[in-house]
Amino acid sequence: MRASLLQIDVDLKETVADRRDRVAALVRAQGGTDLVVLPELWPVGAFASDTFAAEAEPLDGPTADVMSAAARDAGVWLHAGSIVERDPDGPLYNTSLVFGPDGELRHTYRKIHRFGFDQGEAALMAPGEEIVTVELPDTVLGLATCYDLRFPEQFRLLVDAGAQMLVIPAGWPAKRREHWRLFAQARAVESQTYVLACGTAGTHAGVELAGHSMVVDPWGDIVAEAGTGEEILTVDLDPALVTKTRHDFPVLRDRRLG
Ligand SMILES: NC(=O)CCC(=O)C(=O)O
Repeated sequence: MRASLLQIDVDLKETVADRRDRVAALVRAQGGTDLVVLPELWPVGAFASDTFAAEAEPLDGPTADVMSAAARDAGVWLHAGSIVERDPDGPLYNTSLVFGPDGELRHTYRKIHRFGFDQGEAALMAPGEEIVTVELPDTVLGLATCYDLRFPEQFRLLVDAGAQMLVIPAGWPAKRREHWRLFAQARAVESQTYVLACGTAGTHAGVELAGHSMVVDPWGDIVAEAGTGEEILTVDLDPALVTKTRHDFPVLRDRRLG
């Protein structure tokens, strides 16, 4: 199974519409890949919270339209990162979109843990409530977003729901890059899953982003890691390695506390 992580440079000098078109072209160029992953809130910028309300869109809005067409044209499963979703009832959510190779929106995931300590996203968005997994032909994805990485209990629930590959779009700051790298490996080791952690490049709203998208295998080894600029990481994954790791070193079987 081949996956491509598109570490997008989010520069607010580029308009949201231009970035959508540019990213769609990058997705279209990934034909032959099984799964393409984009970062958190790449249309607007994860830290550009003063634009969240104005740029919020519904699940059938412009980003979903453009990403659906790109997934269909490339014939790939597309985790299109997240958008600022405006729910018809009013609240905003940080919502990930997963499209099938036919371009159909198959799953959404509303970020459960909001970052900002009562400011930014934490003040402006409502929290998601549901654990989400996505069945692919060869594996089961478990969805989480950025700050969720700090909450291992979410990943236990994902493992219990059958996740074998954790997909984590992010807009993680450079200041805490080593936390990002550590958590990506830790979640892979404790869950005995692949981790596909797709970050953002560049600087926006005064925050330098970490980049360093990573693919970690179920043993915790880093299979591939990006630098700090815009970059595409393409990796071949072996879904059977999850079962083998869990069989050969069966720590999950020894859980006693839930
Ligand atoms: N966008 C985010 O969730 C940022 C998370 C972060 O900066 C951190 O956990 O540190």
